[in-house]
Amino acid sequence: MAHKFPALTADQKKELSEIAQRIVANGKGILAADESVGTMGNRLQRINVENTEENRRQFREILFTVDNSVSQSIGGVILFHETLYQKDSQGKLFRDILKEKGIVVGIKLDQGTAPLAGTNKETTIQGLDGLSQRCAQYKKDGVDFGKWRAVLRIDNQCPSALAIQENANALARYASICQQNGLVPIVEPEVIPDGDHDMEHCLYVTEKVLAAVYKALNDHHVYLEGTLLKPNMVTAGHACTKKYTPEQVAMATVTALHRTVPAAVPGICFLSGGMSEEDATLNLNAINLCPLPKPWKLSFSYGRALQASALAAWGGKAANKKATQEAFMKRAVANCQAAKGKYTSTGSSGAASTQSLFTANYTY
Ligand SMILES: O=P(O)(O)OC[C@@]1(O)O[C@H](CO)[C@@H](O)[C@@H]1O
Repeated sequence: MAHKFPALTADQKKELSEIAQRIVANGKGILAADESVGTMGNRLQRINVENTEENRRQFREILFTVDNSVSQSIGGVILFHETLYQKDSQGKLFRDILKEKGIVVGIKLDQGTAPLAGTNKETTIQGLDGLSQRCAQYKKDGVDFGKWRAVLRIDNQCPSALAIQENANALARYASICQQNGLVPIVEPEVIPDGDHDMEHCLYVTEKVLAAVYKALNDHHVYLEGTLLKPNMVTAGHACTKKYTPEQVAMATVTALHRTVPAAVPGICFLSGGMSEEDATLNLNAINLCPLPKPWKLSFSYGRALQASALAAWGGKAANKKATQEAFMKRAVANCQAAKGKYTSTGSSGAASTQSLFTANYTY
């Protein structure tokens, strides 16, 4: 029996659960600044900035050197490998800047999708080979959590049972390897919003996916108290003509979670998945006000919905540093309020914050 061969010692468990709780304490969430070089290229293209290492570094320097009070809203930052080893203009490593603010440093660990032959263009995620060695090195380099994103699509025959099983198993294997190396795994099974399906269909699929993920995590002896979940919110497909209120999205989302995610999981940090900044905040707020039982912290791990206004304010110009930091801080504070169910829209959000950030067939 497994209990005779414990996966983790009591000290390892304590460390993992403390890291996970720190990240989501008091309404804090995560800044997902882990865009790969290609994904960052898409973001920079929108503001006519060339995708060079220096431009990526400059934008991230502006984000990470924001006022220390950001640590009241942001508990963790996910970095891409390149960024973990980059420095600010004074020669200080980004990871040290973040740690001095009391922010936990995380790393993207998956290495992109690979096709599942015999399916309707479905994928699995690569990166398990050598993962333990990479995790061990990252831990030495100051990283305390990891992220692995699996992609599930709603379409004709999708997601298939094979795609659900394969991705759930890869997520569980990744989570187990992370924990063995002292990293809290963020488990991200994203049901992407491409398609014209309604919200009820997304609810059905999200439940199936989450149920498979938690079965696989249990099979792999993953210590749930030392994990965080990063799911999609339950929404209609981007091309669906029917529109839903934040309260309807919240009810469907918490219903899916309530049916599938054990109470031992300390925090659920949603991805923004192409929603506008403002919609991502309003939906998170409604989720936290939803009258169903919510035994976990319900917070954010946004990429686009924390950076769109900031990128637009920056426009590649150092002179716009202050405006960029203000735009970023505004979203960070708004999402922290939403994670406590205390956000009220001022109605004065800039144009960038209400713009849809959806990209069809988005490859990451
Ligand atoms: O959906 P969002 O909130 O923009 O980003 C969610 C996310 O998982 O997807 C991106 C691509 O992998 C990552 O940069 C980020 O962590």
